[in-house]
Amino acid sequence: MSVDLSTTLSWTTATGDAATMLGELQPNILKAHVRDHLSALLLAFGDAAEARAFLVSVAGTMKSAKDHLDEAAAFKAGGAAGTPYVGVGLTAAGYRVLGVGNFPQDEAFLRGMAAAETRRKLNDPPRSTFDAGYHAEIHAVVLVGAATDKAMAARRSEILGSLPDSVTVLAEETGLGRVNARGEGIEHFGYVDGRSQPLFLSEDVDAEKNNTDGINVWNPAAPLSQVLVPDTAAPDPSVHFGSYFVFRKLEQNVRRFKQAEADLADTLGLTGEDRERAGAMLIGRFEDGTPLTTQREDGAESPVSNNFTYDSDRAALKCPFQAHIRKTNPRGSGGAEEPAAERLHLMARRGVTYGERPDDPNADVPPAARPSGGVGLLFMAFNAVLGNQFEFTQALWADNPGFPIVDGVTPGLDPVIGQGPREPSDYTIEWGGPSQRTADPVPQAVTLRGGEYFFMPSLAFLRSL
Ligand code: HEM
Ligand SMILES: [Mn+2]
Repeated sequence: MSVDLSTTLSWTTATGDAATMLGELQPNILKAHVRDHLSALLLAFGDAAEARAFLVSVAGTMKSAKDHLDEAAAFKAGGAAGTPYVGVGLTAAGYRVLGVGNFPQDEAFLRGMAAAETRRKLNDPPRSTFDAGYHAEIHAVVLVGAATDKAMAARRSEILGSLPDSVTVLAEETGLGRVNARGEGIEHFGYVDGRSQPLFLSEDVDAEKNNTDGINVWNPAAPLSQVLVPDTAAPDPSVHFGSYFVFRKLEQNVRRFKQAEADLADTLGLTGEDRERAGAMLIGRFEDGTPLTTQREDGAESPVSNNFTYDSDRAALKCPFQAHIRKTNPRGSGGAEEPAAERLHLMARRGVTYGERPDDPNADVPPAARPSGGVGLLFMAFNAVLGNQFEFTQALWADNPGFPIVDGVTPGLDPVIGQGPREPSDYTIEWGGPSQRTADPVPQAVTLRGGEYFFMPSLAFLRSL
């Protein structure tokens, strides 16, 4: 029986082609792998034969999605911590240097992130402004992730040790996960991140249903077709799958963003604890993850809620239309498409923060005590169609002042990730209340420092090189 991509997959009961698929798929695609310590090595190939041999040797250190799921289940049952994650992605240019012809042909993937057309589409800054390692053509990325620095560093050294002279490390990024006082992962502006995800495994949907606030209002289940693509260059594309991988180094000017939060609170006249709502109006959640559309203040139960839509907030009197999570997942309220079509733009986000800082992101300290550079997000996401997922979200949602589509309203750009000219936006003064005020544009505090599109092929493909 062929792999059914039209629905979620029950991995614990998978047999036949579905089981073969899981045994040849890279981890971290269908379910996030632990990667609090991460090294991303961006590589250029100088010699096809040596690059092929290198990839075969790296494949020998990789586990499959099935191995990862088994490890995660064993750990949950009180067993040992899992082994490190090693992931490999190739660019279209990388496939060409390797001499592989029949590789996957996504339109955005073929063009690449550095192409003028991509830059125009996404309003990206010019490549000349990128970090030094991102000026030359990138051929591959190797990700090494683990729960501890020790485990990550050991595997990273092994891989670097096997690097032939003809393979150059153009850039290396080091991810370092951060948590808040409750142990939830946060990004550098201080907000819980990574909570809302499309779920591809039936077991994960069941866990969401039984162990969180539920799935009866917002159901995160997504079909495998939204993340998996046949690996056309592999021995058997009917069972060998991969996924398109977006990598973007997004620097965060925390000082600027925290100043913008304070300025917005001042403009709206917010006082005391209610000042926290200014930042929540930019993100769509409070720092602790409490959705702004469901609550006027933080403190929602753990685990962080995700069972909500904007149906009871059609006029955006609680959560602004332009809030980051409302722009990037309108949950059926975007006004441009039927909810079923709108859901297809969601991608599997697998980012990790980078950079160290002396201050506590959640402490109440002045913006001047915040870093203005050197920290940010290694944004990573898996897609089945880059143009309909990552690129659509960035270009037609985040960068589009007219989205969501609402009569008589121009929401403005996504204040977090929007790229392009920013105009003033409207905010409600009292949560749920009628009166609104127009505030100055939030200055852009997230800057692209480099990145690329990759395909993460099946293990069977890598071994066959
Ligand atoms: C430094 C840059 C970024 C920061 C600080 C950031 C921050 C956040 C935070 C705090 C959340 C809420 C946590 C959650 O619901 O999971 C979130 C959710 C999300 N972000 Fe971002 N993000 C960044 C970049 C991006 C980019 C580049 C995209 C896509 C183009 C994106 C798409 C999303 C999506 C789709 C969600 C989930 C929305 C939902 O389902 O409700 N983010 N982000
Ligand atoms: Mn705060």
